[in-house]
Amino acid sequence: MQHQRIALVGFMASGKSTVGKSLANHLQRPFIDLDKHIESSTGKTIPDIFSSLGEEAFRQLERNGLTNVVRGDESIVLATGGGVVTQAANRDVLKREWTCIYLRARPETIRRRLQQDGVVRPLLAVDNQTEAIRSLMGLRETWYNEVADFTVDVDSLEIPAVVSQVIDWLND
Ligand SMILES: Nc1ncnc2c1ncn2[C@@H]1O[C@H](COP(=O)(O)OP(=O)(O)O)[C@@H](O)[C@H]1O
Ligand SMILES: O=C(O)C1=C[C@@H](OP(=O)(O)O)[C@@H](O)[C@H](O)C1
Ligand SMILES: [Mg+2]
Repeated sequence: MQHQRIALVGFMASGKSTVGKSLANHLQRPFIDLDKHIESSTGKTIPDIFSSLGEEAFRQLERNGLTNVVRGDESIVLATGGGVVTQAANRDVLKREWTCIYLRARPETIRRRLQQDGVVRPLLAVDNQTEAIRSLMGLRETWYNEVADFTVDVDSLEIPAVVSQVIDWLND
């Protein structure tokens, strides 16, 4: 398998953190969640960073995190945050240095999963969540496609099925 650096990309709540962890287990590789990496390096939660420092500061931490998270030719699985593709510099790094797996989910799937999930996404903690999902997804979809080496439609797949599609593709 050639794919040393594997990154999961996709919209918030598409399953990057969950699938990434399981995929890393299957591949017996280290797993890093970029959001968790930022939280442990700053000692703040993601919502704290957004509320006390602002989104721009978070994007800076995210950019630094993406470039510093791996050294050399270490094999790794990385779960990115859904907004990583909003920065052109990140898209360049992802295209150049990472095999990117895009977990593609429809807005209804995102909404359903957000309701079941305890993790707060500051950009979706708004009055009209449906509209926020649609507009952000509209903005970002092209960027996910731009960096993707392989896309999985996750709407009707359970987590193990998503993982197994990715593994099949990696082994192809
Ligand atoms: N394929 C799936 N089927 C059902 N629930 C899922 C699936 N993938 C993820 N989830 C659930 O959706 C929520 C968001 O997943 P998460 O991995 O945190 O997404 P992301 O990191 O992309 O924001 C979690 O509660 C997770 O258990
Ligand atoms: O899409 C985004 O802009 C964000 C996604 C989140 O990660 P998940 O995609 O893992 O929810 C987290 O990085 C932050 O709340 C911002
Ligand atoms: Mg996540």
